[in-house]
Amino acid sequence: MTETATEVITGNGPRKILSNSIDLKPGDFSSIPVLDLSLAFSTDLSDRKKCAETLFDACTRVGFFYIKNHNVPESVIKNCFGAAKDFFDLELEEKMKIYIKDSENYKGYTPLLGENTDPAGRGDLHEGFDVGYDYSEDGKGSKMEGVNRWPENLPSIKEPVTEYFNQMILLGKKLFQLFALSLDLQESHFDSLVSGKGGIMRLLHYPPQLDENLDMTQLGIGAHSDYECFTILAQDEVSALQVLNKAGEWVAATPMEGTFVVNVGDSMARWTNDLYLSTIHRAINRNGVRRYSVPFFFGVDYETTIEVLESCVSESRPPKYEPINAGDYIKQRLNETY
Ligand SMILES: O=C(O)CCC(=O)C(=O)O
Ligand SMILES: [Fe+2]
Repeated sequence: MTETATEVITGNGPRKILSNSIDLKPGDFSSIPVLDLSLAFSTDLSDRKKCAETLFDACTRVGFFYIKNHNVPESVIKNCFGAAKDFFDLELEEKMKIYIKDSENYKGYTPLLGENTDPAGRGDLHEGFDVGYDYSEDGKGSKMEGVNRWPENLPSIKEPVTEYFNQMILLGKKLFQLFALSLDLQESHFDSLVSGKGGIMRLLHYPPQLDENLDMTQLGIGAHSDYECFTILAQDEVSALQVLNKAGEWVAATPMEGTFVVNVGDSMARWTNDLYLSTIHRAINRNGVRRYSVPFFFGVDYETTIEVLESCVSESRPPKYEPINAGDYIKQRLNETY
């Protein structure tokens, strides 16, 4: 991918667009771009802006991208996957002691078929474990407040999961700065809105689906878009994630060593008036082995009003969305899924 930028006049005013993507339309992709985050960690603002330009291209055209050189230690990721395996190996009865529906605000365990992401589906063939910001440390004050719930017979998972959660908050804050730069905003534009309380982390386990006549209404995770601003996904080496392009083709987001997959969520689509694509995706594990993944849904603090950014509005592109409270929006979307 060339990094020479050129400026074009869009409905939203002048914009830098990578020369190799100028003729491409939203959703017109057959592969998922890879962003090198080393530029984003440069002390030189012009390097960070260069990285933001590649992010702009990825978000307007695909809505998905891989990130490499993300600075999250390999050991933290490995230990978190170890925790996921240990947790899902527990007896169902143990896991059901922290059943998500018995919790305040979606913390704990979701059994197989306990969730239905695609309204046309009959439930998702994965089990999950949800963790949020730990409100036991500084009390109440959020629409999603509620303490995390840990399996009483597996205390060893708390540390690696919490460590991964904390690393994701650091990375998520960095990405928010890159999103701001990519939208021609001050790099710090979102800083005061992203304390880290607006994050939901999930451990996921997809058992293999090898039946010849696959029931398309019961996939690992049915076709959906994510709710928060963006998702940072760690995958193991088992391929299952697919991303829908404008031609209606599913493009594989094959696991790539040393990377996370990042995708734009519906909240960011609202901020950007759909300039950034919250792209539909699904996962099907046809590999004959168990698959584990760890999505981290990162968003603004739940008291924030999400409203279309001025820079994403013009006469020909009026605001598509009413302002909305971030917490109400996320809760409504979660209520529809469970
Ligand atoms: O496990 C994956 O690859 C994708 C998970 C996902 O899309 C989600 O949890 O929203
Ligand atoms: Fe998703």
